[in-house]
Amino acid sequence: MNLDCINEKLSQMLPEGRIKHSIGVADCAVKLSEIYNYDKEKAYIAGIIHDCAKYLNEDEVDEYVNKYEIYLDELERGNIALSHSVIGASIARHEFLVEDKEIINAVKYHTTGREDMTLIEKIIYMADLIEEGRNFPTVDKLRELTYSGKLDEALIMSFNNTIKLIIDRGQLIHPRTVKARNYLINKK
Ligand SMILES: Nc1ncnc2c1ncn2[C@@H]1O[C@H](COP(=O)(O)OP(=O)(O)O)[C@@H](O)[C@H]1O
Repeated sequence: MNLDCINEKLSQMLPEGRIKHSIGVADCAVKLSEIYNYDKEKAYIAGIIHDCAKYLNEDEVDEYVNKYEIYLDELERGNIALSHSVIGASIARHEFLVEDKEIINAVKYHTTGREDMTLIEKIIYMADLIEEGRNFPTVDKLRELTYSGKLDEALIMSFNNTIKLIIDRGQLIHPRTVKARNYLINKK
């Protein structure tokens, strides 16, 4: 699917603010691809589609899960904050006709991260957090680390932030984020 078709389809799935965020992530992913030597087109596609499933309602989630035989684990079931990444990866494959496994997995793991992430998974994870429209207390530090070649440091700090936030909210932590964090700390 070419970019015009992707944008047309996305405009039917996402509100304007989320489209703006998606363009921000895609643009940031391209900049990071220059720094870290990744394919800019692939990074842009992954960035623009990463949140495509963010605004599905419960019925639509069920429809996609059945249609594409998507496996959602216990924490993802009934939690769109987590499931939209996994469902989005299937939509990328089947509806945006993305065949590239790296792009599909970058969408799939953009919320939780995972152990031993690929470069594009790291780029999309960080671009989602630091794109120009984002504004939260530690965003400038994360931008500094990410744009200065310290991608893994930025990821560890982001995983720490997320884990702390989920603990403060008294919610369940998806184990993929813990594994992603432990993996990078062990690798240091
Ligand atoms: N490891 C995790 N365990 C549980 N929930 C998580 C985890 N990681 C992220 N989340 C949830 O996902 C949300 C962030 O999802 P994200 O796709 O980045 O949303 P947005 O783009 O709207 O900020 C967090 O606010 C949190 O609710």
